[in-house]
Amino acid sequence: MNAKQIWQTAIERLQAKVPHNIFTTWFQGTTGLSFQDGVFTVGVSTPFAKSHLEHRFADPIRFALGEVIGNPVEVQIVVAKERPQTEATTDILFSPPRRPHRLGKHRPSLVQREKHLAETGANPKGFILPLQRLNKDSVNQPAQEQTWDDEPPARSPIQIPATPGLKTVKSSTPYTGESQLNPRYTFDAFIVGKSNQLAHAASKAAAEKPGQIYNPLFLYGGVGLGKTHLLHAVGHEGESKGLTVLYVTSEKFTNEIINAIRYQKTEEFRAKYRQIDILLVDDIQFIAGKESTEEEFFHTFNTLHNANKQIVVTSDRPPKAIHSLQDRLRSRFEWGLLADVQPPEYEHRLAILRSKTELLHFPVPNEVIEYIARPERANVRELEGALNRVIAYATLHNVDITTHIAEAALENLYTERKHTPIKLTVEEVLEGVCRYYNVEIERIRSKQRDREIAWPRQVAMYLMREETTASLQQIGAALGGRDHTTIMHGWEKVQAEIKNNERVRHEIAAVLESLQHRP
Ligand SMILES: Nc1ncnc2c1ncn2[C@@H]1O[C@H](COP(=O)(O)OP(=O)(O)OP(=O)(O)O)[C@@H](O)[C@H]1O
Repeated sequence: MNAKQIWQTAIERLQAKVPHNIFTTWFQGTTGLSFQDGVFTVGVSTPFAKSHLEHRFADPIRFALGEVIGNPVEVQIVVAKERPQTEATTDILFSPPRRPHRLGKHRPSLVQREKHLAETGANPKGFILPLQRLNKDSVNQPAQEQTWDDEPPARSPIQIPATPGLKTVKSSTPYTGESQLNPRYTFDAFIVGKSNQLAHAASKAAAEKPGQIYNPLFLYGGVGLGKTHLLHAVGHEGESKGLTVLYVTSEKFTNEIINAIRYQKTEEFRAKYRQIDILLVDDIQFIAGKESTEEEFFHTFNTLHNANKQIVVTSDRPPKAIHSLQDRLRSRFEWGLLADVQPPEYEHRLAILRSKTELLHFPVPNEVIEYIARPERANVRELEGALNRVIAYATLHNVDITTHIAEAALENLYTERKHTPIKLTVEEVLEGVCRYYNVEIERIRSKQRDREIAWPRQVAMYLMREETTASLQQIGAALGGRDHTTIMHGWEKVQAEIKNNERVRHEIAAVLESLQHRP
């Protein structure tokens, strides 16, 4: 396990102990940089985050790392330049050891192994190798060095024949095939069950006959249920046919359009997006309410759709539930096929876990798989996390994997999730928000719409929805008689900002903290 993986395991433990918003704000985007001579170095992106983690979380961090490593550690937090995050680095802790789950008796200590790895670049015998590309063909093959972390190989620019109806734009930066697909997310590695049958079949059909059957294909459902996996699988199939595929998160799309507008490069932006055969957009709900992004996406959509190019998007909810989305976009999303993914039922969870252990080449006894597949684990990402944690625990303690060990490894997760966090009241949120932004309650409740009032009001809507048990109507009433769609809109706006803007993330965490430590 390298520093990054140790950190990932440690913060999973912290996640169970820290309120969700606080965790997302302060721990998302942090990285384990190194572990040497008993000192573990964590990288954060801003001096503010460094100071906050040092002051508020030093002990819990030290404790969690000590638990994972099995020895007391010193922790150092540094401001490090952010590296692009890829899922492959975060959602799998292990690559398979070449041998089954019991490691040799006289293994070097974790510190020695890290040191050896750092000095020689080689893995001492018995140590877990870094994540490799895992697919059926790589089973029993010598480990390859390349991971999805690596830069994709440069490709020659793609020559696109002129498409009727497409405005031909001369671009100084032609599209160079940056599809960014995760090699693990293939149809082969996707386990089909009742809960995702339709989404899987529709994705397969769209991949086999792009632009001809379900266009657009709109995949929606809760977190960690395989929407992104299916999106990438469509992309792989398209690429294997030699088609031009682009995968993009709506956040990236938004950033690109903002930069294009700022640097007057909208023509290049359009040229890039309109020369692809398969456009895959993840988390489309986040473009809602962003006027220029929606506008540009609308035109991109029309051009591609008119040219019979395939569009697949994912969202956490169906189009009609994305309230601030423009009607013309909503209706276009509904043109094609809407396919939902639901949480897998028990048998399906077992099958997914078995397939993951096979991919990891890590035999895990059936009763342990059954233990991990307990009902608390409704989403597949959590299932994977629990499996990784059990394997990590057994490996670090050099013991066989048994139900007893799995219980110990998952103990905190299962027990602490049962505690419901203390809820606030709408009045407490309102007072706290007003105190934080230094505005009067009556102004928040009024019809005033200038930003200095509108933003704190939306923050109040967001926190009331997240941190209280009040209904949308009750929140509306507390905020001067606003209706539930206004509250939903406010909530969505703040949520999107939190996701896209680090400054806002910190701001909301600070408001929340001030509420939790109110005078
Ligand atoms: N049916 C499945 N078979 C195999 N692996 C799956 C399946 N469903 C999900 N996974 C795995 O679960 C993890 C989470 O899936 P994914 O990222 O696609 O979820 P998502 O629905 O896009 O979640 P989010 O909305 O949070 O982005 C991935 O590692 C994915 O490979």
